[in-house]
Amino acid sequence: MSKKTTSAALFPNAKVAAEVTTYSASSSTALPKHLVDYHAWVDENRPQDAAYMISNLQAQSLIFFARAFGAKRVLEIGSYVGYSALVWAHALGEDGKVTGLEFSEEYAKIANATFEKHGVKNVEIIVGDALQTLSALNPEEPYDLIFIDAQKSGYPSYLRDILAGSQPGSTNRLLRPGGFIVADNVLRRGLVADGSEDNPNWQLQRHVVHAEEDLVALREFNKALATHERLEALLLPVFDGVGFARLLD
Ligand SMILES: C[S@@+](CC[C@H](N)C(=O)[O-])C[C@H]1O[C@@H](n2cnc3c(N)ncnc32)[C@H](O)[C@@H]1O
Repeated sequence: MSKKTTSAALFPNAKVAAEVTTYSASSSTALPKHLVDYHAWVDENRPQDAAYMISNLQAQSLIFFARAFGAKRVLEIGSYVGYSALVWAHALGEDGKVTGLEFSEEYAKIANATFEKHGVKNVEIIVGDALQTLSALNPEEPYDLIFIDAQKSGYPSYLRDILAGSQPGSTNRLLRPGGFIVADNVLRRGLVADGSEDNPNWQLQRHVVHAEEDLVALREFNKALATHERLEALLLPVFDGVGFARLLD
């Protein structure tokens, strides 16, 4: 007799998970060639940190979401070498605007060279510590969507800055009323929900510097997203966990 369960039946093991992911990507609107090529180039040429990037399927889902929502202005916290910024630029079109906040001058340089190579003129990367640069932003128009993908320990602070910088009635607010916050890696290999040693991913994370601090910060962030009176939230257990929130005022 089959038993109904609330857990996903799609990923019984790593092989099926990979097949399901490949099948889902090929059953979704294809990415343009320059995005697929750039992802592959970073994978090949920067194996030490290529895993920082969102996957191509995640890019497909963000493009679909941004277009369904009619986003024209995106702020990204954590740009690395510009793959996801290039994705947002494609989703928004030439009349859209992407701002990226990135700590590393080296990464920003690679990102800017890539935008130039592809004739993308509507992305600006601001170099510096987003714990400072975010609250110093003074946009002429508010953003429709803010994508958080920098250091995990900073997520609670980024959320506080976004909410403080988007007060109802204020000028130069960061996020518009009804705008979205999208936060990547909020489940951190499932360890945010189950941080016990019998979670097989615990072994993978235990040598990572700041791993425990990151889990504590992500739990704080997820709780704030779900319970804040100015937000409506949804945490989706896809990719590495993606948190969505809509600013109500
Ligand atoms: C996961 S990667 C971003 C990947 C990118 N969103 C993509 O998918 O192509 C995180 C990035 O955040 C940057 N970062 C970390 N801490 C930061 C901070 N305090 N301020 C700004 N950027 C930061 C790192 O240098 C790194 O490039």
